[in-house]
Amino acid sequence: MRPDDGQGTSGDHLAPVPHQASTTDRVRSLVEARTDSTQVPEDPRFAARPIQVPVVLIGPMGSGKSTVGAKLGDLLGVAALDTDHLFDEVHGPIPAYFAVHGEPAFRAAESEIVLTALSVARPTVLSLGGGSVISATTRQALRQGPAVSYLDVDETEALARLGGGEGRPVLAGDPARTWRRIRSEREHLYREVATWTVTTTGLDADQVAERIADLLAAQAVQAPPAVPDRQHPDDQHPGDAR
Ligand SMILES: Nc1ncnc2c1ncn2[C@@H]1O[C@H](COP(=O)(O)OP(=O)(O)O)[C@@H](O)[C@H]1O
Ligand SMILES: O=C(O)C1=C[C@@H](OP(=O)(O)O)[C@@H](O)[C@H](O)C1
Ligand SMILES: [Mg+2]
Repeated sequence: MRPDDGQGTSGDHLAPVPHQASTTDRVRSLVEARTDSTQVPEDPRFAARPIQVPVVLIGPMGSGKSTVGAKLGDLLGVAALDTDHLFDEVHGPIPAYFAVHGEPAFRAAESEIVLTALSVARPTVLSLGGGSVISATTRQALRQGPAVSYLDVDETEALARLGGGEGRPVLAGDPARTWRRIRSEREHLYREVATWTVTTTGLDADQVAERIADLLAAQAVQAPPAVPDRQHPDDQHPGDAR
């Protein structure tokens, strides 16, 4: 089941508002525009057997979801979307939104974006914000089809990657202490929805993307390989039955 099938999240049942598309519609338009074209996968395994389900990256801030997602999209030959980037395009910068509307409003808007992005027809790579899994509705959608990679990272490396935590309002104050607390509060949620866990500590982003590609290639989340004709007519030998 797709997340907007009966989840009441699509907004499609609402009467259209003249000259003002709902945020759901705006997100859907952005996502559809980005998934409109096809690209050749850098990894030939996905040319023979294209990916059939959304590939979702979850994990704490600094685990590399945004960076790895873009690389993985190129490997698989599908669009890479980042729900934080979609948020920014629809609602403006996350820190300003937090300051004006608060975290609960951010979480509601974030969940709407994730569900909308998951509901588009074409498979994509979707990098979520680290707190997306707080939403039970989002977790339910993540359990219904996507291949979900939990990118794990140790604290020292995450903090080195994140620097002072600029642009991430939940880290304001004491980034190290806050990152540790948030990670321990959410770890069971990541594990609850993960198809698999990829430990990223000590790996660069290319290596993480390749590891996920290996996992995807080994799972039944791709189209079956094209079955060649048992015998092409041009290859027929004299005397073969036709
Ligand atoms: N595997 C990695 N190794 C080293 N640095 C990384 C890795 N993945 C991401 N980074 C860097 O860490 C920072 C945060 O990465 P980002 O992709 O934004 O993480 P997330 O989206 O999970 O918060 C960026 O500067 C990025 O270049
Ligand atoms: O963990 C969180 O609560 C957040 C993570 C951020 O995304 P990244 O995980 O991509 O940094 C972004 O969604 C927002 O600042 C809140
Ligand atoms: Mg990110």
